[in-house]
Amino acid sequence: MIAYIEPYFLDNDADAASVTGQSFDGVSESLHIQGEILCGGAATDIAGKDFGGMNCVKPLAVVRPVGPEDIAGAVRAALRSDKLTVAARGNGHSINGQAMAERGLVLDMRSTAENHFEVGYLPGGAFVDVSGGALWENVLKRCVSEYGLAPRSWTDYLGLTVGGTLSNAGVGGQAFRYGPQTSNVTELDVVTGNGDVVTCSEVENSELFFSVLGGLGQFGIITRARVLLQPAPDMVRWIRIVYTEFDEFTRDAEWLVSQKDESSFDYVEGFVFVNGDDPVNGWPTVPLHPDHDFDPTQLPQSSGSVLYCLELALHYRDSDSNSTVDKRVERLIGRLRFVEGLRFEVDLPYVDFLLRVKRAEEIAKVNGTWETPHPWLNLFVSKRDIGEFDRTVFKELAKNGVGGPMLVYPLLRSRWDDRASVVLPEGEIFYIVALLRFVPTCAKTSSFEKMVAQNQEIVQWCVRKGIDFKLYLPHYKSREEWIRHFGNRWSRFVDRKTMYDPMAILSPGQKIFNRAP
Ligand SMILES: Cc1cc2nc3c(=O)[nH]c(=O)nc-3n(C[C@H](O)[C@H](O)[C@H](O)COP(=O)(O)OP(=O)(O)OC[C@H]3O[C@@H](n4cnc5c(N)ncnc54)[C@H](O)[C@@H]3O)c2cc1C
Repeated sequence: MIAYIEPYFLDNDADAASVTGQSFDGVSESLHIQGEILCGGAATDIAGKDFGGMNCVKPLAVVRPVGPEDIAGAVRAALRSDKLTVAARGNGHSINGQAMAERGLVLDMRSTAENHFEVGYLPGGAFVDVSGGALWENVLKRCVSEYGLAPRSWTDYLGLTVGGTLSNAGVGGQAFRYGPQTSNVTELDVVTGNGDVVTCSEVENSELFFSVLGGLGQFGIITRARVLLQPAPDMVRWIRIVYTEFDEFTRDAEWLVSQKDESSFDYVEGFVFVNGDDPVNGWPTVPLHPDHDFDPTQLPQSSGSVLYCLELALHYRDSDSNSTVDKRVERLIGRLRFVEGLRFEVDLPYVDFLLRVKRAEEIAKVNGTWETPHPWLNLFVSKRDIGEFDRTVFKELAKNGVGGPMLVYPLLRSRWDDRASVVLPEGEIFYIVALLRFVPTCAKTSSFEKMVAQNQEIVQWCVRKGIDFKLYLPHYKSREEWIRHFGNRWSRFVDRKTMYDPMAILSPGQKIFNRAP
């Protein structure tokens, strides 16, 4: 393939537009790759941009693999060349080009989405084997409709692939109880950077298993994941309660996530919003139903520029009576110190609750902001420093909003497996913070640049002040920054790279290692 595509593409680079859409079927056959290979404009259309919309690259080719053998074939072809890289691309929902490969091969993992779907039962409980390229949304729908079962830990938005979120962590409102998605898989099939196809788990090839989980695509390409399941509830009571004081918000949130399993809500998240009627970040964004109004006269005079909201959910069955559900909710909520009168709730089917962000996606697609850049910033901040973070970032830098949701909620370190590659702040409790910025379609370039600059300012402030933080979905350009990010885990990360991808072929878009010549 390299002998054929690389010289062709490089020689014709200036005329790349003229090969737009050309499919290299003959090449696939000569290389025994069964899947389709696309070059030129067709490859750039698929893999030249991501959801972040801030990076543009030209891949050499996009391969649509049929299965692990095609993936291993692409990796081995790259190994035979002296500069080629390979990026698995899930659904391309990264922000900073992490799934891109400038002049490299991009594997469009969505073509493998249907390769696995098998539910099984072990003494530890039910599981489903799914493809690395499957969308979580489809995993949810099939598990619930065909088996009445569901994975335990979710991201907020499900238009993401299994391999994409497992390469990071996969964090949502269930993670306080079950850990991130990486803590909810028991076995993987992986194609390493050596071109080997390996099955791994906690007991079989365990170093590879834990390397790949949260491994930023650096050690192998996940083709199959075994995901733990639980019985799916029928319904969810979805609740939002409002706070004016950050310390009361964090005290209640930490209390809720520290309760024993089954004695708390099934989902706990939180967000910050602007104390005003801004349609993007303010009061109107809090109620859960169009008939509910946010009544600002309920707020005390002392409330500041931003407010906080705990978002909670309780699972139940159709057979549970209303009064049983009410009692379970009141037992927990009665202990919380939110602003009286600022409580919103709706009941909805479990699947609709998990697909709630899809509605936001549809709206953003209609108003055009799904396509504009998304300079998002995601961090983990230690409990020790979250108060200072609130005072400087939420109350000052972001007090007028960030153009989209601002999430902040606590997680428990003990629910994460230290052997996985992801790095966390110190201490049992830490917070995930997400500034999910959307750029309006009519905005000037300067407003987008200001958002990027503000993200940098926040990260630099964290470093300067010695805030105990880690970027989630990290994005750094220099080796020094990566070394600082991994801290005392850097040498483990490097050792794993040496073992599983010594030529640094995989996921070049993370910009951690340079391709070895
Ligand atoms: C609207 C939206 C909402 C989000 N909500 C959440 C959330 O609630 N919680 C959360 O944790 N994250 C969330 N994310 C972030 C998301 O989890 C990551 O961006 C994730 O990487 C996206 O998955 P993807 O399939 O698009 O991966 P891509 O962006 O395609 O890839 C991400 C990285 O993983 C690698 N990769 C992809 N597939 C594989 C594979 N099969 N094997 C090995 N490596 C692979 C890529 O090379 C790349 O380095 C959200 C993102 C968006 C856009």
